[in-house]
Amino acid sequence: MAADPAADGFPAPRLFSQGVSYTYDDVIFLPGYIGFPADAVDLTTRLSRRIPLAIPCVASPMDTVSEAAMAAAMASLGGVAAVHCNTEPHIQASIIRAAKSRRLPFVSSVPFFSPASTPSLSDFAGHDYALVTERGDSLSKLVGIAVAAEISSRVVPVSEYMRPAPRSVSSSFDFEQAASILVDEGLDYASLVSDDGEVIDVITAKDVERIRSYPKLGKPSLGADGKFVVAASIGTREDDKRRLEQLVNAGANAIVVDSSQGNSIYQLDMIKYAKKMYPEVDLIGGNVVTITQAQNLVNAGVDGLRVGMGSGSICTTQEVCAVGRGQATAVFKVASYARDHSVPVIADGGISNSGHIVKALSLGASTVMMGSFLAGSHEAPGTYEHKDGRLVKKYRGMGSLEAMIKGSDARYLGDTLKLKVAQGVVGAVADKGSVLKFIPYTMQAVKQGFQDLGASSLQSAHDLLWSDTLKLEVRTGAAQVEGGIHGLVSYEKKAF
Ligand SMILES: NC(=O)C1=CN([C@@H]2O[C@H](COP(=O)(O)OP(=O)(O)OC[C@H]3O[C@@H](n4cnc5c(N)ncnc54)[C@H](O)[C@@H]3O)[C@@H](O)[C@H]2O)C=CC1
Ligand SMILES: O=c1[nH]c(=O)c2[nH+]cn([C@@H]3O[C@H](COP(=O)(O)O)[C@@H](O)[C@H]3O)c2[nH]1
Ligand SMILES: [K+]
Repeated sequence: MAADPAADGFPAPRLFSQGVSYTYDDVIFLPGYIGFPADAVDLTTRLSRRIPLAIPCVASPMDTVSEAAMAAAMASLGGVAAVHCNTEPHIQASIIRAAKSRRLPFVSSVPFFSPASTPSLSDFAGHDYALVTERGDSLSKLVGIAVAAEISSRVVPVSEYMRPAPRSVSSSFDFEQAASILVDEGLDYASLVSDDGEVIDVITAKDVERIRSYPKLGKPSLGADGKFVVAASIGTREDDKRRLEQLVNAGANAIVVDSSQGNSIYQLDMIKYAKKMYPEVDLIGGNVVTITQAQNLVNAGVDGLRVGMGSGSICTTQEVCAVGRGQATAVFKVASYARDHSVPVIADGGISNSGHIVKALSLGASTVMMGSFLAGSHEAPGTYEHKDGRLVKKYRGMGSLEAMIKGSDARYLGDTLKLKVAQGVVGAVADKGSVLKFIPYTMQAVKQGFQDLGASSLQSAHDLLWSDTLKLEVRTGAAQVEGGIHGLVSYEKKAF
């Protein structure tokens, strides 16, 4: 009997209906046919029903991942960040405003001084420059710029050594527009000022040089207001309604209702409330890992589903609570339901390489949400530290004791649950440089993966999946070892 090519490999519905929880590393796709160059692969997608993205990348709403700098960088790359809610609502709103106040891929957060103030070097907080305005805030007139290297050892007011107010650049300019002003006019720095006169930031020749050394920026994520698309998370407490209002007023384009188990009366009530109060804002529910959980959230009106329970690198939920699901199975199962309702799926957690991104997207997700993959970047909050000869940044679970204690005043305001049990850990991740560099390279690797599958776009990958054309298999332990680097005495792993 002739071998049947259709019987070679398993289509996803068959593989994922055997009562086994699989994660990304357990499965491998069989290659398809290449009929186009990798550069032709189209990764455009949707975060949620009404939010298109040029790349399928979402920064997780965690306090060691997503604040203003991450949000500006991700949006300028065509992705998006969800600003975390482990802080006071007005601070979370100001982070959103900062990211949306510009079209540049970075946020320097330089300090502001008044002319009479007498800052010490530490008040520059590591910045080369500080802006001097009449009242020492961003809303009063710019009168000068102070250079950290020129600070006097005597205690003197800034007005005695500040330089004249620099040339201003409109905050509505994109990077190339702003950069060409600095380059053409030979400036070391310029101030970024809004049309309303608000002083926003400093852009330096060093910034221009750094960003021009990275791959060219693609199509940014811009909302109807012409500003960067920024998402933000909320909890499900009564106080979160007040937070939600502040976030919407700050211009949040999408709201992530942040919970480890989204199928709860608290979340369903919050979704219904938010959909009624702010129908123009896309609402992302979760987390879910089953069709039944997803069904309840979709029925309540969510515009996006966040999938993953216990799959995160810092998660201990499966260990502590004995619930969750292997992430490949979770993504496939939820996506198989969500597609019938045109609700995009965000594969959240467990992404540690480009292959995991290819797997998540090819199993039905529209985007991947990442924590640890981004936490070691220049744009993540926090400063680098030296640890065992390596440069690292702190990365912690939002359910870790440390994060819960930090957020208890804000997130858990009025929380009566006195016995807090951690569902996450505090750790550190290695320095990865700027997301503006490593995300474009990662996306190129994802395009190569799609090319191998014969998928010229995300839609085409989903078509292959749902038509059972995409074939996959489970890798044995030995096959996983074989698929990794093995048998070498030593090696250097450099991806780009
Ligand atoms: N994706 C994952 O696997 C996990 C993620 N996390 C992250 O950790 C953080 C905390 O997650 P959770 O502990 O699930 O937060 P949560 O706020 O959803 O739940 C904490 C506790 O508060 C209760 N609760 C929520 N709203 C309530 C209300 N209105 N009234 C009374 N009780 C209410 C919940 O039932 C739960 O017992 C989030 O950022 C989450 O994303 C935590 C664990 C697992
Ligand atoms: O069990 C958990 N305890 C925690 O403390 C915690 N904090 C975050 N998360 C979830 O992990 C995702 C990020 O995962 P990665 O680092 O693997 O990208 C995030 O996007 C979350 O879904 C947690 N899960
Ligand atoms: K885990």
